[in-house]
Amino acid sequence: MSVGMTDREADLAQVKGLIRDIPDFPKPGILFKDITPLLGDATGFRTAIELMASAVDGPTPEYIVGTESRGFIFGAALAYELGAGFIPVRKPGKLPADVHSAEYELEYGTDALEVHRDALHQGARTLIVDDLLATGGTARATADLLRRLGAEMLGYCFVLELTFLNARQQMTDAPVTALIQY
Ligand SMILES: O=P(O)(O)OC[C@H]1O[C@H](OP(=O)(O)OP(=O)(O)O)[C@H](O)[C@@H]1O
Ligand SMILES: Nc1ncnc2[nH]cnc12
Repeated sequence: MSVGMTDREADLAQVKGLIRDIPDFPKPGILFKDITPLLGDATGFRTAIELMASAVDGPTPEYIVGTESRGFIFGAALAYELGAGFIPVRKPGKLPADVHSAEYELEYGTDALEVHRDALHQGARTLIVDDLLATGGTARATADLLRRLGAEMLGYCFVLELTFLNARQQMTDAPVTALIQY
């Protein structure tokens, strides 16, 4: 640990050090934040989940809601850590029972996300989890689905946030937490 660093700062530095930049992926001009080194590091991955768990204050979520596919990885581990259930929000055509769908903006055109209509009970306490907050389109579509299910939204929790895209300004419905900001 560097001199003067708290345990929490050292943990955050460890997680940050396991996220690598891949320039021009998936297309020119995008700096891709690759979390696979973090996932592959047993200590680093555990640290990331513990940091996310310690960022959850107030009422305990009954459900963690994770978006396909990287949101499944962090969301399911956090649900296990917190003793919560896990609800998958999936790309179209993947969920077998009746669904609600929400469209969201991509850089070119639109995509959609789906959740089972019977995924939770009215007023269930939910926390949306994903690896990364970029434009916020994915998170806003997920929140839209939760509203249609009648869930209570406790907040959003991300490993990292690309602050220059200003997604937070459009996410005023619940608190936004990100471990690391770029
Ligand atoms: O804030 P946004 O601009 O919506 O971007 C963030 C989303 O983009 C990535 O998922 P992606 O759609 O690439 O799918 P993947 O998890 O399957 O790689 C990431 O895991 C978030 O879900
Ligand atoms: N720059 C980026 N790196 C990794 N995942 C992303 N999803 C959206 N933008 C991303």
